[in-house]
Amino acid sequence: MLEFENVSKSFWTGLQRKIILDCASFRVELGNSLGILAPNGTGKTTLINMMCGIEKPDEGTIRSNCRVSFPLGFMGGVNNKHSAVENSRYIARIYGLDPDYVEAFTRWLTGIDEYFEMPVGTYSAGMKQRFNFSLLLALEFDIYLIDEGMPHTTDVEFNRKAGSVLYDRLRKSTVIIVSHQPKTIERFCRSAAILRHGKLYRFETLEEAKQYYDYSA
Ligand SMILES: Nc1ncnc2c1ncn2[C@@H]1O[C@H](COP(=O)(O)OP(=O)(O)OP(=O)(O)O)[C@@H](O)[C@H]1O
Repeated sequence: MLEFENVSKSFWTGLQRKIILDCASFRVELGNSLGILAPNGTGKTTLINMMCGIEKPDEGTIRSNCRVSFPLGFMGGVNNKHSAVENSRYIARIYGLDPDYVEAFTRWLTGIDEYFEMPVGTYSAGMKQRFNFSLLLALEFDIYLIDEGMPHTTDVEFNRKAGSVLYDRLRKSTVIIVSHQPKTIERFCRSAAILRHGKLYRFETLEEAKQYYDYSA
């Protein structure tokens, strides 16, 4: 489970206080994937970042008793000065996994040949993205956090390999997706919520949430 209790978060812009969450409480149980609909700029990324601890709330408590992923596509955990070999083995140790397995898996999935031994800083944007995504797939989580849909790269072969691993993983785990489009969340989530003016409104079904989202847009 992942739980927010009376969580508030805002940013001071110099002119006004931008409210992201206003004393919000909600809980996501394992097995009940949740799609959160919110218009652009209202705080989707901030909300996802709070769920995995990248961003701290101003007030309130965020609790979890399971393995919560970093957001799909998040690039913050990789050190550019080190090679993919070093990064993959380091991250494996942090998560208590076998470094040989994580290195072999990411090497296979990333498919960047000799660059795997070179510093990540020398990679193209696409290579970095593929390596990062491979790392997430090498680890196993109970809750996967997705900000605005599935990441996909321009490499067709990678998308095919990574896509099948990802969809298999997501079918067996709990997913929290934040998006401004109902279409993005309907593939994985039955229950839905709407983030509006700092409050999170929960709905039993995605259909109900969609109606309210369209009505109040
Ligand atoms: N560190 C910060 N300082 C000031 N304002 C911030 C900060 N981080 C985010 N914001 C503001 O908070 C609001 C929500 O940002 P966030 O990136 O969470 O929204 P979003 O819904 O993911 O946006 P988008 O759909 O455009 O990606 C935006 O107005 C943004 O400018």
